[in-house]
Amino acid sequence: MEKQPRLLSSQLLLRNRVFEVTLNRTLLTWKEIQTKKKRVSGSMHNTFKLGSYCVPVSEIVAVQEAEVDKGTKDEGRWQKMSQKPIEGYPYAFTVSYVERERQHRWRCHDVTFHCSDGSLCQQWVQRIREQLSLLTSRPKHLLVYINPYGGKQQGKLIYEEKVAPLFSQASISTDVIVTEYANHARDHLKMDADLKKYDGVVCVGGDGMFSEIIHGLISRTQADCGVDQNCAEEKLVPCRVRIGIIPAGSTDCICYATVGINDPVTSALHIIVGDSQALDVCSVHHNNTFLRYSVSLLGYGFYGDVLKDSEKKRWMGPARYDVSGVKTFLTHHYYEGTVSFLPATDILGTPRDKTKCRAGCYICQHNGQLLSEDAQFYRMEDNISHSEMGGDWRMIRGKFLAINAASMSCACPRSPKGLSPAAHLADGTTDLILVRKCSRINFLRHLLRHTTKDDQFDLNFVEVHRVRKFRFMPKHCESDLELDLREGGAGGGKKLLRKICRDHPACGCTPINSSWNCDGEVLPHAAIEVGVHCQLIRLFARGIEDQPLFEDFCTPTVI
Ligand SMILES: CCCCCCCCCCCCC/C=C/[C@@H](O)[C@H](COP(=O)(O)O)NC(=O)CCCCC
Ligand SMILES: Nc1ncnc2c1ncn2[C@@H]1O[C@H](COP(=O)(O)OP(=O)(O)O)[C@@H](O)[C@H]1O
Ligand SMILES: [Ca+2]
Repeated sequence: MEKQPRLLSSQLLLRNRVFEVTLNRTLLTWKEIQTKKKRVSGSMHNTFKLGSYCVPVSEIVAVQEAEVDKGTKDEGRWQKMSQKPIEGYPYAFTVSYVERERQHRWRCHDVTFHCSDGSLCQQWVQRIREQLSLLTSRPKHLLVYINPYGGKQQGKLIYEEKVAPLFSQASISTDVIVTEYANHARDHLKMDADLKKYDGVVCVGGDGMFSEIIHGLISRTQADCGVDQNCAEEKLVPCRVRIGIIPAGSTDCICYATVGINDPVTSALHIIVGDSQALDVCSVHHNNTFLRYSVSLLGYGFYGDVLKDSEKKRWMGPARYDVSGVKTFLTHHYYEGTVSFLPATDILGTPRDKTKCRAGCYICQHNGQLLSEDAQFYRMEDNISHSEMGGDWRMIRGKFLAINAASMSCACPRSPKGLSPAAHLADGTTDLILVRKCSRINFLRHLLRHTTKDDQFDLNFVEVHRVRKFRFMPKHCESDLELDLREGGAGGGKKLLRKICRDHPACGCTPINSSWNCDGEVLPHAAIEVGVHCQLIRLFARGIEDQPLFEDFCTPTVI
């Protein structure tokens, strides 16, 4: 077979101007070589900037031959097609590529190059397609789950109108399942889906829907590998299949904190270009029984109560959180208990850092690497558990308005910097934030600082620790015992419950315990044990990109 030269370079016409267009392994560039405008035919766009432009091949979505209005002499009539003809350049091809806009928004833009002969045009299309086929991280076949009831109930519409056309343009084939009930997606992934067929799973919905997807995928992976999820000390096996999030929920924090915006088109483009971002996952156990996984917020007290109250107001859509937020704030409940945690001592970064986790984060790479080296060491030194080797537990007893574990920043439109602005997506830790009982006005100051530049941790009733594991034990364990008895049916249950009620008479006006908000799902147990599993899953995302000044980053990049 004849070997193709690495570089393809031709003089092509773009908006009536001549450009030297070049394709190498990584870049498509076009440089104007004739600036004098030459109106040949068709409309003239004078707004296009002069100069040189380039697009990385990795950000090309698709290329196709463009159809040009052709006067067919034989038939003596004009066929209406998409591009206006240009004299001497009757052939054209269109390259669709990612263009960056403000606030991390991506859009798909087209540039059409006109050629003087058909075989040159075909050669360009073929060569760009060949380059795209070498990008092995791009998905070809995806399994899509749509929650039609999430957020403003627009999931199906968002997918059909904004996402499906882009997937088909990028030659991605899909199997789409519109869920019919809660946990439909989780159970399908866990038991039925033929995962070998897919390069990824796409979740159209909010954080709760994403939670379903990760539960299905992680449980399936552990079952396939014979790992017992009930054992809190087990090392979990990372999932092969990447997950894409098309935001169509109420908070969409996981999408916002990993992409920088909750915008369906931006997320679809991150999926198409085959981005990959590892994510830490917390496992939550209670009495050696697995309860749930969490990737963003595990919140007891304020956020647990907001969520529980908001579930009764689902009909309000995303506004339910504002109503329940105000109500919960005014109720001002505090909860007593003991928090124990294992600080992450051997790592780079602290929760009070000014630098944030961004695309290609060095801290995530460094700490992730450190943990995998540790894991190898502990495997050699078998019989020694990580907790026995890994440092000292600390214990804090008190009255708390909120206990939050943020495994990522938890940035979202309500709080663009998030609950823990310096938390990392993939460093194997979670930021444990303890908000002690304080006055309403002080708690409001703390909450409001989530929305301003002021530091929400710089208050004497707030502390934050970067941890690998933590436990919470409420002062009163009645509700948990009730749950255990109901679920486990332990013998002598009634007698035990009578004793608890005698020992801790509830006055009936204040709940003794809160519940946990676990990525937007209510977890009724109060006593939990949490461990972070470093980089257990992967998303079609790249982390939030550092944003240069707007003028400088309109792609195609001006060079
Ligand atoms: C009085 C001023 C209050 C300002 C408070 C601002 C703080 C907001 C921080 C929000 C962090 C949200 C963390 C993410 C939680 C989601 O997982 C969860 C479910 O999302 P979804 O499935 O998409 O509905 N959302 C919430 O728990 C909402 C919390 C809202 C609290 C006001
Ligand atoms: N077809 C369905 N009917 C009812 N509930 C569903 C369905 N599909 C998913 N769910 C559940 O809806 C809940 C909320 O979904 P989510 O997409 O996160 O929306 P929101 O962000 O508005 O909470 C999740 O707990 C999920 O399990
Ligand atoms: Ca983390």
